[in-house]
Amino acid sequence: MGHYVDSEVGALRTVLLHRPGPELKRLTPRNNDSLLFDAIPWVGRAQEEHDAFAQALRDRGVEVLYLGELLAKTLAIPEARGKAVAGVLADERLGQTLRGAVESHLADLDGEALAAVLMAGLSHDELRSGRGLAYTMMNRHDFVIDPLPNLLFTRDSSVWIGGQVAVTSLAMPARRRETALTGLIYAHHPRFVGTERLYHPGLESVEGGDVLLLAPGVVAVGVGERTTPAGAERLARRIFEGGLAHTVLAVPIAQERATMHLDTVCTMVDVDAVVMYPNIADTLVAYTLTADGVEPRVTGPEPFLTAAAKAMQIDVLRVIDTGLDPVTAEREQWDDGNNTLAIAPRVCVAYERNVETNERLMGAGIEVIAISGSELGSGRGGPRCMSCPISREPSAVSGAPA
Ligand SMILES: NC(=[NH2+])NCCC[C@H](N)C(=O)O
Repeated sequence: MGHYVDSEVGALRTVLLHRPGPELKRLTPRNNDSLLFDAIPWVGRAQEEHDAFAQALRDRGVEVLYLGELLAKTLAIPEARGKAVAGVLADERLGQTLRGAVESHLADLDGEALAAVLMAGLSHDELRSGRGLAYTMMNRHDFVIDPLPNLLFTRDSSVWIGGQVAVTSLAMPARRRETALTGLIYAHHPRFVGTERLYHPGLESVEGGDVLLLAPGVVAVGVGERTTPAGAERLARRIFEGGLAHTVLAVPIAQERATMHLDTVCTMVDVDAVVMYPNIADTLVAYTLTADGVEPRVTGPEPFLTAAAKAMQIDVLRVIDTGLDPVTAEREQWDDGNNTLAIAPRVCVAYERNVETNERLMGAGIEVIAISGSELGSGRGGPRCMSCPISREPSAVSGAPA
């Protein structure tokens, strides 16, 4: 079906989203920190905001695929279903007796209902047939199958580079099971059968929010809270082996929540322009990895913008100057002001709340499609985090092999 992505800005054709659902209703003040949400979202409003986001994309001719729908269809395939159930049952916390109860509970569910449980989890009380010591001693507020509220951020659990998909290796325990679902979809859903795999869960940590396709042949990988140096190195090797790029830039970012992924501080809005958190624009550096025989060659560090421009074979990688004072910059960075989703060169989707950043983007000639995200943003993710591009128009500008 020709799924292919070689840049951040080529006209977006197909994107994978996840419409937030019952998994968000699992969030409470007791568990929101470990489930990586900063507040308790109003689910109905989050869905409205998300529907408006999806519609804004469709209005521009983008095909929107929903993870929940793909998963339900995938689970109608016996082999996929078997793997999904086996994955859940492998959780050692269950123990033998509870495992049996969970197994029979899942056996009664059709593809759609099973997909719903895999996404929203299964609470202690919902499993009426629960029994055994593990079940009896379990806190009633705990889950037999953990919910996955961060499925909303489809960017992180898979990323396409060229015609291959990297099913990532998520760093945070609360998110690890997400890739069991994306992995199954890409392996079994008729639309994706035969897709080559670039990366696998269980390898060194890599999350899609850290992966930026600066130009055809040039990939930047943030290294921080979610992607380790070892993960970036492994991904680079795979990319080189697959002939998918000639240069990978490893970009250290602060290991903290505000900057959990590279795309929280920098996203592309044109073939040669980024919007970047002003407070780090001058200090961001990169190590350059190039394909050189068996071992990738490592050079640097040097300023990120210099390394990127060199690799992209352009004079400068323009930073859209958001000219923000440090406090406004910090506030809007926290609210994903830098986390834009380009749907074509110079056209991006952004949260409307980041008024100043958006004004500066428009002043620089970027069309901003503003969406509301007061509830969606409570999980700390913007339009880029909430979208996994599966197909984009090949980019016209190319960073030719060095
Ligand atoms: N690509 C991104 N920046 N994703 C944001 C993910 C947010 C999510 N709550 C997490 O902490 O993992």
